Amino acid sequence: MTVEVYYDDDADLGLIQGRKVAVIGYGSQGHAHALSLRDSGVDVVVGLPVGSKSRPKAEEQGLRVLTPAEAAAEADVIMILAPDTAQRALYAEAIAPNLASGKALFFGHGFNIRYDLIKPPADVDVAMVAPKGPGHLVRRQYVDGKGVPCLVAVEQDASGNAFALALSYAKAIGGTRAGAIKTTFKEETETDLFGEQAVLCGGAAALVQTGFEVLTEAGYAPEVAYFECLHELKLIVDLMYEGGIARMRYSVSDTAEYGDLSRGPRVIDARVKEEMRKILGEIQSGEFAREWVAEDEAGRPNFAKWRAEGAAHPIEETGQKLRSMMSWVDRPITETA
Ligand SMILES: NC(=O)C1=CN([C@@H]2O[C@H](COP(=O)(O)OP(=O)(O)OC[C@H]3O[C@@H](n4cnc5c(N)ncnc54)[C@H](OP(=O)(O)O)[C@@H]3O)[C@@H](O)[C@H]2O)C=CC1
Ligand SMILES: CC[C@](O)(C(C)=O)C(=O)O
Ligand SMILES: [Mg+2]
Ligand SMILES: [Mg+2]
Repeated sequence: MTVEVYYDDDADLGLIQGRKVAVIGYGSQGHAHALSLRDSGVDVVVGLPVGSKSRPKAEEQGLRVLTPAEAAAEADVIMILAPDTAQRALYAEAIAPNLASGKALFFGHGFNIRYDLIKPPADVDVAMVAPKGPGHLVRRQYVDGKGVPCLVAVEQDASGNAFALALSYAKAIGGTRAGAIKTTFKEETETDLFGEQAVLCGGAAALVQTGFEVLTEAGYAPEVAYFECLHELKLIVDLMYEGGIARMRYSVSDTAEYGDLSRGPRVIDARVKEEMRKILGEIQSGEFAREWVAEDEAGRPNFAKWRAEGAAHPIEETGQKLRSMMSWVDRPITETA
């Protein structure tokens, strides 16, 4: 299946420059979108609750900050970049009462639309501009004159112009410099959840922790196990990132490559693949979304317990000690104003 990819020349920046945009939330994605929209000549206002810790930061960076309801009332394009679990109540309380015919509701991830947690009225455009990278990278790339590729989708085209407007927004945050891929809310949501659960976050973290456990339980030094199972992963992933798995295999020794080819499929075997299919099934059926919403509504008891267990894993203590010996590694996440 071929995908449609759009670049700067396919997008008309004037469309979004002719609208007033409210960016609701000023976290990882929100700060990147708001600052880059402003620098692209768009009239932008940030919406944050009165007690939000990000209010002073957004104001220091020269942005006008209102409450979410005030920002939604002023704007005709409303981009929701609050946490996924906060969006349903935020929409009901602050955004729905301020939506009028002809306005556009934008998202950075399709979760709340895909799982019917938010049901916008029929007379507004509903679209998504989802950068395929963390917000701090989105902003840094924009400032450097480059961009992070993004996914663009339209769920509801009330105006008949929703896709062009979404492409225009993507251009304003640097997305079409790298390429904007047309998708659907369903595809973006399901693949994003699957990727972060099975491979990028869940799969990778469990693989690293388990490898570390096997080595240390067999009596090897935790420091050596840390280097082998976590630290060097970045070097290997960087090679894959630059030139695919083939580039990584070209760069490592023949011994490593033979071990990779002969042993890798024993680690990630048919049972693991079957479990991945199960995880995808839970995403597709809505089971994961229902579980996560219920967990959030219950005050996140399991989330807190699992987070604490993860933080107490011996690999964290070893890592902290080793990273303090490598001044270039333990960098805080910084924002580019
Ligand atoms: N993190 C990422 O790089 C990516 C995120 N996304 C999507 O982007 C969206 C935002 O995620 P992310 O940037 O990680 O979120 P963050 O947690 O980094 O930031 C959320 C922001 O929303 C604010 N906020 C919290 N509650 C409310 C509320 N009720 N009303 C208004 N604002 C509120 C927070 O305020 P305060 O500052 O006070 O905490 C914060 O500024 C999500 O849909 C996510 O799935 C998509 C691609 C990548
Ligand atoms: C991989 C995690 C992510 O999906 C992302 C940065 O794209 C997220 O939800 O944060
Ligand atoms: Mg993602
Ligand atoms: Mg995600």
